[in-house]
Amino acid sequence: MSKPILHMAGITKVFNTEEMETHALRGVDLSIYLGEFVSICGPSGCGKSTLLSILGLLDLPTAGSYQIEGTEVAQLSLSEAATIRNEKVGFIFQSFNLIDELSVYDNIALPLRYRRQPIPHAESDKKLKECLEKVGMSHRASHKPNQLSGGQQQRIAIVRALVGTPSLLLVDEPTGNLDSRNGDAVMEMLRQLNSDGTTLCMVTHDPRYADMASRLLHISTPQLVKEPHETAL
Ligand SMILES: Nc1ncnc2c1ncn2[C@@H]1O[C@H](COP(=O)(O)OP(=O)(O)OP(=O)(O)O)[C@@H](O)[C@H]1O
Repeated sequence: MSKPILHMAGITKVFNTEEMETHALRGVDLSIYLGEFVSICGPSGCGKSTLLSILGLLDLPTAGSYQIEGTEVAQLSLSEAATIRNEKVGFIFQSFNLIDELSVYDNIALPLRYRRQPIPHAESDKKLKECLEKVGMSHRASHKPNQLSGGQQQRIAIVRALVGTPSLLLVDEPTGNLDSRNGDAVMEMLRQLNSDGTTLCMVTHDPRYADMASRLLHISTPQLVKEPHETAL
């Protein structure tokens, strides 16, 4: 297998409220390799979303080491984490998370607007139009998200996640708000992206979709304990 694009060791996450302390993750060790398609499953409350948030630098761990492409990121400030997140990670959520006030075109342009190195307008415009073309949505560029079907919104969310050519695509229940036909189409799109080289990590409750991955990780409350298909964590 190729080199790991991310590596976690002893990742722990504790949520503290006035009433209680919740150990969402205890000592997770995990490596994800370039070009892999990893799916994460497990019972409700076992820490899947917490793990995905830490993988995507939306949240920081309480303890442990986390490296993305060799850079330690577990102790970054929030603004440093945001910069790396914007350049290295793409997200696809169950609820699409598109901005209703912006057109489809402006939604997918967002990740390119916050780059440390600005991309010339002509170059980004060409890329955005090519991406819309690829998912058959060129004719909807000036529509608002709420003028699209659920399946179309998820296709736009996938484009938005990919325009910045992230090292890692994190996907949280991508078919949760779709009927089975649209769900299958979205999963086929993700499978194709992975075949084309995109590294994917997906949380899903659907065993059919989990089985499309090259590696299945099972979280058993409250930490990763077994990996039925391949190497142990
Ligand atoms: N912000 C928070 N504050 C306090 N506790 C939290 C917070 N976020 C998550 N938790 C707790 O951490 C644990 C793991 O939650 P998480 O959302 O990661 O589970 P999950 O496996 O994604 O669940 P589901 O499949 O139901 O979405 C749960 O016990 C949850 O109550």
